[in-house]
Amino acid sequence: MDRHESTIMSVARGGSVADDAPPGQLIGGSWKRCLEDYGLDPARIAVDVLTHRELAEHRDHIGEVIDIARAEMENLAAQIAGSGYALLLTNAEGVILCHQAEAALESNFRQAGLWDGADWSESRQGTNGIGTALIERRAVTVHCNDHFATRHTSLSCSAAPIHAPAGELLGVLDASSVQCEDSRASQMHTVALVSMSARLIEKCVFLNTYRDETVLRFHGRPEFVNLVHDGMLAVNGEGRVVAADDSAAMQLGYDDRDALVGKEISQFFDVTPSLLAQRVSEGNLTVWPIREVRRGRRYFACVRAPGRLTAGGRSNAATGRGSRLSARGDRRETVRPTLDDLQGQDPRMAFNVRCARRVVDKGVQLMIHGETGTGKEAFARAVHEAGARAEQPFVAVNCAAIPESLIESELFGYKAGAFTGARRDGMRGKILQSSGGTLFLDEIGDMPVELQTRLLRVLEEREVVPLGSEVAVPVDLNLISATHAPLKTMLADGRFREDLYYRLNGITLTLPPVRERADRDALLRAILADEAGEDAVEMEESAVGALMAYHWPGNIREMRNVLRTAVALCDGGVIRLADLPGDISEISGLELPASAGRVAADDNGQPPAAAANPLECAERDAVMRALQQNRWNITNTARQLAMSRNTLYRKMKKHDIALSSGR
Ligand SMILES: Nc1ncnc2c1ncn2[C@@H]1O[C@H](COP(=O)(O)OP(=O)(O)OP(=O)(O)O)[C@@H](O)[C@H]1O
Repeated sequence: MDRHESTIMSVARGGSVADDAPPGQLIGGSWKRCLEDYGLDPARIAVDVLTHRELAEHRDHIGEVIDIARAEMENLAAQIAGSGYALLLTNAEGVILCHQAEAALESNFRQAGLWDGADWSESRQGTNGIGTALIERRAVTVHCNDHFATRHTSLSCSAAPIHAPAGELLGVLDASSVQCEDSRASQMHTVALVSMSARLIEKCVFLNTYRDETVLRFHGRPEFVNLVHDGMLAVNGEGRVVAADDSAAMQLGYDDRDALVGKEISQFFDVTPSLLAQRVSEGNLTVWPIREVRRGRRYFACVRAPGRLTAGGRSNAATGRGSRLSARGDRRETVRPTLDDLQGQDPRMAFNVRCARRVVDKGVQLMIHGETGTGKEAFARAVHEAGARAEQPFVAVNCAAIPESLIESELFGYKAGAFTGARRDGMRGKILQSSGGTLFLDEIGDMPVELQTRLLRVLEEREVVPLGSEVAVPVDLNLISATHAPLKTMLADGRFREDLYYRLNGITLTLPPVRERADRDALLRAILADEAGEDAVEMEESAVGALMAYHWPGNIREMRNVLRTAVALCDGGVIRLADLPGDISEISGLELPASAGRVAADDNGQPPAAAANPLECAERDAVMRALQQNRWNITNTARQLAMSRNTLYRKMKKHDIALSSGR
């Protein structure tokens, strides 16, 4: 354990720190969360990067906020030019949506993982400016050794949250440097600048959101009206406040902006709707004195007329900046894999695909079994697309990801006003949304028993009764279910209904985990090619060896994430051992034969001609090495390689390794 790690352990356990000044409460509290709540290890943190498609979705979701923020980031970047800082905008989940960095420093930031699409939530990256500001909901500085992950201790980050007009978090604006040259004290200026920019973005978002209303902007001093600290009230045509910002609430002496919303403007100021209309007609820069009703204080105000846009709002979207980005994002968008793609060169997958083709469109209920990340949803979707329902919706529901209390309404839908908090117009529910297409119920073992009864009824009667309704709606249901749990053992203790089990289980197909797939090398190449897109990316032998020897508990999903991150972070188009997460790079030192070359991503998944297959060689070496280390004890070797004894025997046979050779 290095010094940084032991400091973290000691502080999190409430102990003292040898020579260093102890971190503040904020950092200490975050370290504790990282260890106890997220189960992170400071030495084993890897940067996760989203696909271009996922990133485009996140960007779409935040809408014009990104354009507004970009305009302000350009201003701020001009102020801090030459300081070595990059500016980053994230969404409320901590995913970096866009950045501004000097061209000369771009590759440093990329290598540090400070890049579009990277997930900097605290639960993934440990204590850091972005993630910790999101959790604390306030501006923070996380300087060098304040970071939880050892790999991030050369970063210095100052971040401030950005809130939507109704108060929810929109994201974070962050200024980061990849070198800890500046002192912690100098970060006070950085965090102040970033906070100011975050406030300006909030102001523009407010003005843009309420562009169809009159906005009254006020402050106790006339020179502050129309600037970052003024209060803003959006007022509708009848003179009612429809939104207020924090500064408005604070200046008027309320703790909460909600206390202002829905009230008439005349309750707060000596202002009537007709006076507002008159001020609008005078032009929005006229500042005039107004009197507050409750305490009689004097303020100064001006109005922003309805229908005006702010700089950086929709006007920027119209410049095409957004479309250029999404065009780049679309570049690598992966086409959904077909059954043929998923089959690869693995005999078990080939069997699965053959069976699936036989039952598709025959009304046989398909159940897919497999460890997490083995591609169950991808397989279900490919089956759907291979059948007659391909043009109809494929609706996926993960029963484990929805709180138990919501599964019922999610699946069966509800009538208007069925329960407190229900949407006013009701909801159709996923079963009805999938009618005519396919409903994919993932982790069906997590479905509460009472809902299993309702699901069975839907399957038998082919109709759904939404919550709060008495009218049954017919449904053309085609169900594919999936589970990683052994449902049979759940039958025995009553956690899964036997009748439903047999109803769903027309045929069960089991997807093999990556460590047992015979085509692991081809899979690695295909995913690398997919993630690299048009870029030529190679992998060093040591990295190939480590990837082949790794046991991939997270299966294809983990493989994809690791390669995606490595592609994003690698320098000069070559993935090295250091670009891989600690768990994997530790499995280094594999001696590959001289014939083993690099793996390149420009071969569309095919091994380079005329070269011995390096991944196969690496696998053979890994097996040999483990056997030697375990003195040819099969049980211990299989355990070290995280595979079953049968798999180990199979691999030995495949690589022509006889047990007698070591004895
Ligand atoms: N044969 C394949 N080749 C390349 N990528 C694949 C393949 N199969 C699945 N994937 C990718 O692996 C990831 C995980 O797949 P998927 O979500 O289908 O797994 P899952 O078994 O349903 O996971 P979970 O058990 O967590 O629900 C996805 O990004 C998917 O696109």
